[in-house]
Amino acid sequence: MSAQREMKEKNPWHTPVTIIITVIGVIAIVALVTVAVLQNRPFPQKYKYGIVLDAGSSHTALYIYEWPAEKDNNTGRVEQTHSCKILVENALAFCPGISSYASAPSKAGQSLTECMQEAVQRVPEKRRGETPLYLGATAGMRLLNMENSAASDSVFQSVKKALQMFPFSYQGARILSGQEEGAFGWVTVNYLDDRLKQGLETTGALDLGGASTQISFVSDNYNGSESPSNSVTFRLYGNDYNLYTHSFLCYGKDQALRMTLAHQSQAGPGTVLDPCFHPGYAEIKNYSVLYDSPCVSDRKPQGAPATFNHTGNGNFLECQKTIKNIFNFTDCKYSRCSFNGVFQPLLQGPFGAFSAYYFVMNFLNLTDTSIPLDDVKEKLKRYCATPWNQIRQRHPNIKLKYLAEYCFSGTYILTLLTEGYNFTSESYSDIKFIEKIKGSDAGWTLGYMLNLTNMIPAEAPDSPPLPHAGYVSIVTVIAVLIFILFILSLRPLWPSCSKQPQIV
Ligand SMILES: Nc1nc2c(ncn2[C@@H]2O[C@H](COP(=O)(O)OP(=O)(O)OP(=O)(O)O)[C@@H](O)[C@H]2O)c(=O)[nH]1
Ligand SMILES: [Ca+2]
Repeated sequence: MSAQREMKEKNPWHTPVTIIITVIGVIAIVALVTVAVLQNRPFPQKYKYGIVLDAGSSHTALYIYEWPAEKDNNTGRVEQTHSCKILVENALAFCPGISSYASAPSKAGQSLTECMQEAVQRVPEKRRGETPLYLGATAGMRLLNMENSAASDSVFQSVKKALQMFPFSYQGARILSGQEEGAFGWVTVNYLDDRLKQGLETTGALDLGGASTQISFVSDNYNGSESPSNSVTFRLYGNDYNLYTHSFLCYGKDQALRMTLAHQSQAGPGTVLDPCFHPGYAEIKNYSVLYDSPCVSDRKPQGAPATFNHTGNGNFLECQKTIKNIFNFTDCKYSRCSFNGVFQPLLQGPFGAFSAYYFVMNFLNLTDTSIPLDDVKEKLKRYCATPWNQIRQRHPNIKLKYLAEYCFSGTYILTLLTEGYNFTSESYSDIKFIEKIKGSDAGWTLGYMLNLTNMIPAEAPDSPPLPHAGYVSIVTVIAVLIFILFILSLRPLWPSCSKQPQIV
């Protein structure tokens, strides 16, 4: 017993100095790790918001985007958190976009109220004042501006007045150029797919609206010199992109239908027997409504009756032939063209096709582009030939206007893609019909906002060399190692084996 007591007394580990050093060491490690953890702890998520109104030719929609507040300098993901479609119960015209308020402009602003009130509810109060609000108008307003610029100005006045009443940071309402519309659609698709930050091969964008259609893609053998007006250059995350883009005004699906009908009604007044509508379809339509658009107004027949009888005979091949009449394939002063004398470089890479491309192909069950193009045409041929009363019975819940037009729209899409843009049976499978990417709608609005808020930097952002977890682990390991080394450095104070008391 006395030997044991002696050993305890002589054990240097039990000296006050070593105990104090050990305690200080442990406290230092705990403090070091705590500071490292606290210093690098992610902030509790706070979000910032941005609102874009898409004033299209056929509708207006509001989108709210959200991104982590501490990362708005380029690294956070911007996502769509809410969308609101402006419903126009008593549309003053065929297309309930803001351009349809040309004759009653004050109502244009009013029409936005419901969705704007929803936006107020969706954005936290303390963020509202700093939330940018944009309105961009596309082909419907482009056409109205061409036709009647005073009416277009009045519509904008009304819209601006209405938007400024809300507690957001109003940043303006204006008409986007076709180039901007195409380019921002491309930015949206590639941003959402994470292709820009990683410098991956980009996806082309195909947007089919009601009044215009856009095609945008990067082609290696296009440097912008052949047709500068089709070129948009971007430097994003340290990569240069030379984008080809073109917007065809009047080639959205509603205006293309008008042009096709107008072409057919040249044959003679009174009746149009239309291969793009189902057999048994028959409607009395107004010439004045049909020709009420700059896309067709110059073709209005003189002395025609007020109405015509629009009847269908459902023939895909004939429909395709008829649609081809609205394209000019002969004039081209460039090395290659799509149509109407517009330059287009060789198609390249995958493509995302959205808006009406998606609505129509999704309804027709034709979004799977691994189906050979000939089979797609065969299916559409059968669909177009189906009598109108059968179609109506099969789809009692679909708006009749949409339902009546799917044969035309499907045929128009295939004609535009293959004859217009020169997609072949092989390259057709490069197209993906998409509605949303990771929860956000494909369209120009997100790209527009990212651009105006400078949310995509020209250069790749500096990122810390280590992720947060890796940093904390390394600090901890190093701290423990230092402590062990420290203990080892106290070796001279350790009891030596020879001094171990023998217990007998
Ligand atoms: N079948 C179907 N068609 C739709 C739907 N929503 C819109 N459309 C039609 O699809 C076409 C294109 O719609 P959008 O992409 O909204 O066109 P927009 O933006 O108003 O027109 P632009 O100004 O030319 O871009 C129009 O003819 C619409 O009437 C839908 O849910 N189903
Ligand atoms: Ca659109």
